[in-house]
Amino acid sequence: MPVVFVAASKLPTPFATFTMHGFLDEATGREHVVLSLGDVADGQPVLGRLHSECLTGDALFSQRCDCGSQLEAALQAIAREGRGVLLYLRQEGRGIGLLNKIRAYELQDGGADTVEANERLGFAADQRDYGMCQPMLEHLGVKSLRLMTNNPRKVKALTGMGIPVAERVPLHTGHNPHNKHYLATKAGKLGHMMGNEHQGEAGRA
Ligand SMILES: Nc1nc2c(ncn2[C@@H]2O[C@H](COP(=O)(O)OP(=O)(O)OP(=O)(O)O)[C@@H](O)[C@H]2O)c(=O)[nH]1
Ligand SMILES: [Zn+2]
Repeated sequence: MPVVFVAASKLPTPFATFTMHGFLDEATGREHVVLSLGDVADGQPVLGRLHSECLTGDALFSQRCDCGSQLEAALQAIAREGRGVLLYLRQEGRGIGLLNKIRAYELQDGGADTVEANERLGFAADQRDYGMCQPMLEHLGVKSLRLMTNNPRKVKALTGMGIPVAERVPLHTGHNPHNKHYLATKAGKLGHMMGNEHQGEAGRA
């Protein structure tokens, strides 16, 4: 897949000063970003997150989902360790785009759950593809990951691309009254692991 590295710069944040690596996915025209910290090319498993874009949760403080809180918790965990990668993947709305996500939210306001809303709009429940991660991780020299996620599909996708997941680190954070139903649907219909399956959480309750 033609994913090309374009440029890298420093990115100071409240948690750490990361290095920001910009990539262009020539197949889709999407611009992806990786934030890295420390030596991630030493061959040891790297603490990492594949974070799917959620403009509403990541930038607009939405409480309909847990994305903003997961993003912050993941960056904090990487900063605490002094080493890690966060891939910020531009596949908004599980791949259907921002405007279709708003359409889906409109249906959810009328009673549909997150999966039913996607299906009513003619989309699969989850249209994401993680193929762009392989060339980005290869560029950074990352050989294997300790992946912060509750989503077994991400573990499967990485393993399938030849990137071993040495450990899955749960990321349970950002629960609030507005996303209770949403999180329950993710666990019930999308296979997300929302229990305390593992010690060493990266997030806060
Ligand atoms: N179509 C659609 N997308 C949503 C909805 N809520 C959040 N998203 C998108 O879902 C993506 C985040 O996926 P999640 O299912 O919350 O979590 P995940 O990335 O699969 O799993 P974790 O690694 O455990 O966070 C982002 O791209 C959001 O924009 C929704 O109701 N409908
Ligand atoms: Zn979200």
